[in-house]
Amino acid sequence: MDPSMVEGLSSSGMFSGNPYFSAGFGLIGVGAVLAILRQGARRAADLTRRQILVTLEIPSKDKSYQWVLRWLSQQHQSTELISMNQNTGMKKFIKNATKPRQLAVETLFQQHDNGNVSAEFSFVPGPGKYFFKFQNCWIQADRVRETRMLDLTNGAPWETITLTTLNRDREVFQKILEKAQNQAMELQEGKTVIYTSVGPEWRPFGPPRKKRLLSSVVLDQNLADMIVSDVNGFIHNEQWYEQRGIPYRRGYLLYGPPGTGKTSFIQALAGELGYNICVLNLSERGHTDDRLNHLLTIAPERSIILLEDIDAAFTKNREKTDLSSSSVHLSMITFSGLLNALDGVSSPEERIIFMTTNHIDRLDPALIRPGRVDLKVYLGDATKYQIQTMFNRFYPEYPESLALEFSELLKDYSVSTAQLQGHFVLFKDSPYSALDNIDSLISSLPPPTLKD
Ligand SMILES: Nc1ncnc2c1ncn2[C@@H]1O[C@H](COP(=O)(O)OP(=O)(O)OP(=O)(O)O)[C@@H](O)[C@H]1O
Repeated sequence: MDPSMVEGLSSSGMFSGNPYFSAGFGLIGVGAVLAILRQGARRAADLTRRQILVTLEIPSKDKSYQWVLRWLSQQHQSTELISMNQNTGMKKFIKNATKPRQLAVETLFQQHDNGNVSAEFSFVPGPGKYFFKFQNCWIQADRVRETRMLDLTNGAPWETITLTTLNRDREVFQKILEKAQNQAMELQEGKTVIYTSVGPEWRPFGPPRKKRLLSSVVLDQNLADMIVSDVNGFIHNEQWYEQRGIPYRRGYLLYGPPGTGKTSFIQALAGELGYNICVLNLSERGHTDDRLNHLLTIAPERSIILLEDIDAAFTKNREKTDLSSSSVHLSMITFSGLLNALDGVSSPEERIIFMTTNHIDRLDPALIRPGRVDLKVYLGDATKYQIQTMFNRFYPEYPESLALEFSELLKDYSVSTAQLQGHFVLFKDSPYSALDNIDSLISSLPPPTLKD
């Protein structure tokens, strides 16, 4: 089929403006007759269109919207393209076009393990009409942005992509959706998606991240294994919870000084389990009890919910903490709202919640009582075992005696694993330099304390 047919039939252009209809009705009121005729013509065109064409509308609220958008951006680059001038309605046939004519940029921020944030730009088709050929069918894609209609949930303009093709080719829609979904899934394969809440929904924060290996986070002896086996025990025992009428949820608290690997471990655990992470910032502007409950209920399947620095939101006296950050005051979550949401009254799914804090002593006991927090794990400053293990991981080719020597020199100091990592990165080429320059590390540490 000539692709222009899709466009021609999809509007009433084939009838309107035809001189035949506008002549010879002067006596009975040309305007009235014309109106009737136009209406009839429009109906006929509509009917024809409905019989011949089939459309699929994908609203921006639907999960598949982003998948299809990305998939479409690739179609333009490899297929024949017809572009239509929005003002004149003129269609232009461009063979083997290599670039879409109307582009929109999508910027994704990515936070790296070292805390740096980088931006990644990708181009997707901008608003407008495009044609592309898929499995021998011509399809019109029409991306429309409603400037006057906002998605009240997140303030973004309401958008739709409408795909139109011949009725007989309607199965291609299913195939397009599958292709777009598969492509999105492939991007996530072997990766961890970090979601953050945007209004009442979860949105991926940056592109999926490479899974972090569990072995790259060095906790004290057997600690990582203990947590992993606890989580696995939970995941594989749904029936046990069901039979006893216990909500299928498990809460974990990782607490301890900064830079001891709390966040890194949760990321590595998610990678190990093949789970994603939903990061919830309780202090975020606009959060309410209802929204919190809703977010926990609709969290994507196979995801860990992470409440970081939980002490920053509520303290022992159940008041919101008086941080200078103005956003704290804009969150309207109450302490009882938080407890209710954590209890997961309305959650139909398994729920794994991790909380982290540097100050367990500041937390209200009600927040971390069993049932809400089932396993509390202290991640402290580096032990001798951790210092040696990290040293050997950074310098695997060298004798272990160096690691022993290094840990001996630090035995009276409190050093975090993050500080150790910083030192090893500085002297990444030579363990001897790391040893020779240990004073620079020691000078940044608090004065020595007596250790066992
Ligand atoms: N135990 C560890 N093993 C390996 N790397 C670690 C460990 N602890 C910290 N790091 C490294 O230090 C950096 C900071 O770690 P991370 O953010 O996980 O610490 P944290 O305990 O969550 O800190 P905070 O309490 O300040 O949030 C990361 O780059 C991480 O790779």
